[in-house]
Amino acid sequence: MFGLEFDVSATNVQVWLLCTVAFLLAYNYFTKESWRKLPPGPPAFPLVGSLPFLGKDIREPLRKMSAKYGDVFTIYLGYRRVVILNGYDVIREAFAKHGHRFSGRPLIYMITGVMDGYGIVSSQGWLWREQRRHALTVLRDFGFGGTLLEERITTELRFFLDELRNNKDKPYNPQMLIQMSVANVIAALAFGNRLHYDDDKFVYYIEKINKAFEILGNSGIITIFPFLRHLPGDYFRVKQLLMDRDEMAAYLKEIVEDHKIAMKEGRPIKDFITVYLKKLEEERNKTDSTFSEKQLIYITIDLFGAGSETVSTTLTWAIVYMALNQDVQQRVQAEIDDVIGRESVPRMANRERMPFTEACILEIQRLGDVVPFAVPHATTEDIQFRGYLIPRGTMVMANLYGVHRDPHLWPEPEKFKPERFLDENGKLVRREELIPFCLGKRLCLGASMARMELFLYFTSILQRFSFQLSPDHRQSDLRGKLTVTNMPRPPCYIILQER
Ligand code: HEM
Repeated sequence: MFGLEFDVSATNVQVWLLCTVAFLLAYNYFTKESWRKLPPGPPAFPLVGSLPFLGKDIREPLRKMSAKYGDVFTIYLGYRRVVILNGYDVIREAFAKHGHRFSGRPLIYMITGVMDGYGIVSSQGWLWREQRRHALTVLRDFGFGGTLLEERITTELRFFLDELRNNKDKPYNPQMLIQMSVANVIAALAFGNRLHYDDDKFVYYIEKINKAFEILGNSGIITIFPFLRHLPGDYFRVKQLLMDRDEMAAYLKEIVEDHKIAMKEGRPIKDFITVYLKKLEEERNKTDSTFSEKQLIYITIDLFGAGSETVSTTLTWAIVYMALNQDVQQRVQAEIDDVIGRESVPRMANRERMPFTEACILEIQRLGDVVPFAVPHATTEDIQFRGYLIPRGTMVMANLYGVHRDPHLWPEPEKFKPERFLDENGKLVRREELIPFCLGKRLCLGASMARMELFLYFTSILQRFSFQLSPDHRQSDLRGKLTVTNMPRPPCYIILQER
């Protein structure tokens, strides 16, 4: 029928055999070829992969590897393949030009597992896209980068400056106060009110966030051997992390329940939780909705986690650099006195006329390098990139540290030189190569809020106070201690004097 009968003669069997062998050879060639086309990198040993080449602090080893293997190279964390992107152009090309293809998160227990794939930082695919878009729209409505948020920050700053005043003229480490104050800005945004600095519950949860960052920052071994988390006991503190997550979720659930009651009673609260609950109600009958109460709670955890530690660590670096560079501190104060004066409250509108202050903040962000490898990404499909094949699901890390210390971009990169961001007329030059918030589809959700907080806190502190390192304090190491973020170490003790 239709002339398609098969004649099983000896010749046909030979042809079949030949075709099979040719297919196997081609398959072998192409699969080998794809492996050959993976970005190069150091040798990988069984079980441990490239670990022997990395050491405890991976910043410098990775920079040296990029000098040897180029801008795109591969390392192995145990059996897990990780592609490292180095240099501004490469990171821009990957995350901006091929944005979606590099926008996944790796299926690593400590990244996607701990948050069950919920929230924004750890989620991916449609859930991530929809939730990120919604969160951004709501936060913009609340004045992200606008006056409403500015009002909230300014209100919080009054409490903050009073507390600083209470601690003047003696050795004082402001790190915890800064963190609580910055967390209060998120609290005002997320659930409509601030908490007192001496509220035990507040201190308790801030300490939990810090502990979570520390555990996550030291979780390399669980990334490589995830099964170790099931061992009896809790040597790697993963069980502790999950307990803390659940405790925080239960606390936020109580707040969500209070909001539901307030909504039923018609009491207006303009905050993230209320807007989300309204959206949840609208989506109730949709079968494919990504909106849920769990998602709301996990996003709120993300906002606190991602939004308080990063800003407060940057501000702590600001304190360190200003204490170490008294001449720069005085120049910033002179600009503040000139543009804002001693009595008026600093405003974002002042920023345009304060290029030196702004240049200092940018230089602090460059050197403090608070999130030096961003959050790991993953490829969402096989990608041909710069002549290499990066298979789908590969973990990809952007070496922001390498960009911020690249001597071709920043001559004498280890030196604190705000002038890099000024032209010969003293006008501010924004350099696109400064990427503390990373870039592309996963660009930090809170970048505009962070910029506003950095400016308002920085100018408010320096308007009111001068400070220097406490005499018995040595800030000998400006590299910081790297967990998930890069913290000044040892903790910085200063003496504040009211101006
Ligand atoms: C100076 C302060 C901050 C720095 C340096 C910073 C830096 C970063 C970086 C490097 C990432 C990873 C981007 C990537 O995966 O490529 C990130 C993600 C994120 N940040 Fe920030 N951040 C800061 C402040 C904030 C604030 C104030 C908020 C919220 C209120 C926030 C919320 C987030 C969220 C939700 C993500 C995940 C975005 C996503 O996965 O789509 N961050 N941030």
